[in-house]
Amino acid sequence: MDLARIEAAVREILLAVGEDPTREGLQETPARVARMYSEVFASLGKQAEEVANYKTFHVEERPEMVLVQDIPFYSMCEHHLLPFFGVISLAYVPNDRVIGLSKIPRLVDYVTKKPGMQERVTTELLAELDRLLAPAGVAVSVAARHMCMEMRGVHKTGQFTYTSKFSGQFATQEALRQEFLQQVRTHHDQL
Ligand SMILES: Nc1nc2c(ncn2[C@@H]2O[C@H](COP(=O)(O)OP(=O)(O)OP(=O)(O)O)[C@@H](O)[C@H]2O)c(=O)[nH]1
Ligand SMILES: [Zn+2]
Repeated sequence: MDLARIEAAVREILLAVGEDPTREGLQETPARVARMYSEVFASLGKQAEEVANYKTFHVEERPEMVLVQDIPFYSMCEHHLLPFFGVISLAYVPNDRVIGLSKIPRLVDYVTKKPGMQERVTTELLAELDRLLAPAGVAVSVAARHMCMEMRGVHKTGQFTYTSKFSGQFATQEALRQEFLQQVRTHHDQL
């Protein structure tokens, strides 16, 4: 990432909105914003494997479903570069391999640390887990608030947008999909 270029661009924006980038409070702002972008867009242009080691383990006894619930995430919408954030629940039905549990939140970080859309976060998570683990099925549920719909534009505050996507047995077996959705919903009601 070209930090110097971001700094120059932020200085331009400050001037364009009528601010004085030389006043004390703003002097370090372009450099801070550049560091902020390098953090929140950390996975831009990278493959998942460049950010973490997605080790898998062979298992004899396979559980019917592995579900990690309500993983918090923060991302930036590609339309306005404003935050959208919320929780993601991700489940899979193993074949003969499982993935280290911490790798699931790491995968969430990977797909959310770039400009995006909630739908793409949902489908990319499903595709990445399918690719890394080749499981018998994957289920993804995303609940998010979009700042571009709250602090500007339509100004609808506190609303959640829900998206989900299913592959393999979650797509073909209604009972399994319902079990996932029921678990996610019950958990939400208890929060
Ligand atoms: N489907 C989808 N739309 C999103 C997401 N984040 C932002 N948007 C929408 O992207 C759209 C961009 O629409 P435009 O009409 O080009 O932009 P705009 O004039 O700023 O739109 P308003 O937000 O309606 O003021 C808006 O409807 C946003 O609500 C997302 O994750 N998924
Ligand atoms: Zn937006």
